[in-house]
Amino acid sequence: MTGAGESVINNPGRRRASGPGALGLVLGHPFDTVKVRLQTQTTYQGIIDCMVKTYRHESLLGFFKGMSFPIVSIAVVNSILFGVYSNALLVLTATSHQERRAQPPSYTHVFIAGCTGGFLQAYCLAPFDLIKVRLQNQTEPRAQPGSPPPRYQGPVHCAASIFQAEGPRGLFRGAWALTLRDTPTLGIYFVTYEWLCRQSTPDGQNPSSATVLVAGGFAGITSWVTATPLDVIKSRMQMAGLEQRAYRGLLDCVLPS
Ligand SMILES: CN(C)C(=N)NCCC[C@H](N)C(=O)O
Repeated sequence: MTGAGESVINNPGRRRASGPGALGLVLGHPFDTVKVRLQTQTTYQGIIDCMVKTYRHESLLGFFKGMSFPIVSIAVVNSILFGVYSNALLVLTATSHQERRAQPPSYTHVFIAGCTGGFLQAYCLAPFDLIKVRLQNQTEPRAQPGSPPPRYQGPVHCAASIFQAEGPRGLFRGAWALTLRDTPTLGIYFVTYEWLCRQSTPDGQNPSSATVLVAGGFAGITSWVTATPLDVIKSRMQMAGLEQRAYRGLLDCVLPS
């Protein structure tokens, strides 16, 4: 999270430290698992049905499948996002962080810098996200003696199996959909965040901690609402190949058959 009284633009590198980011990830992962399962499987009648079946069949641990790689990668992925965003703004506005306080960048520049950050972080995120989605979709309970092991026995085994079966390109399955999801929506994220901060902060001053918190929350909601359709496509493409429902490409997945 951003430190007290600092906006993303004034100090973007501090927007998300890995500690709070990782805590948010642990708290949000059970909801993410339910979301991914509903997006890719047809066996559930809704959110509650998915939660009940997951709990009964796999216990609480079922909600945390696939969480280790996102935890390991969050710091790197966020550094790429905020580092690229900050440097893109530097190039676009030709002003330093200090100068930007008096001379805030235009929303067009904020949007372009956000899209650039989103585009580059998506490529780094793609293999980690693929492995997360594949593990979240394994609905087998914990291995019992005598029962057949699940297809993937952990994140490293999952990565190695995909690499062996499909080569390095296999690890980037769904990467296009992920890039299309994150490029515009992270532009939207930064514009919403900056707009809300500027609306509630006197000129030349830094936003308060409360403003930063509320603006970050609303920016997250706005960007995720716009990202959800492509998130569904992305998750289905990542699972394609494993299931009968294989897609020939992104458009084949989007269009009705
Ligand atoms: C608004 N959007 C699309 C984003 N904030 N994208 C980055 C999210 C990365 C995260 N680990 C995830 O996939 O959940």
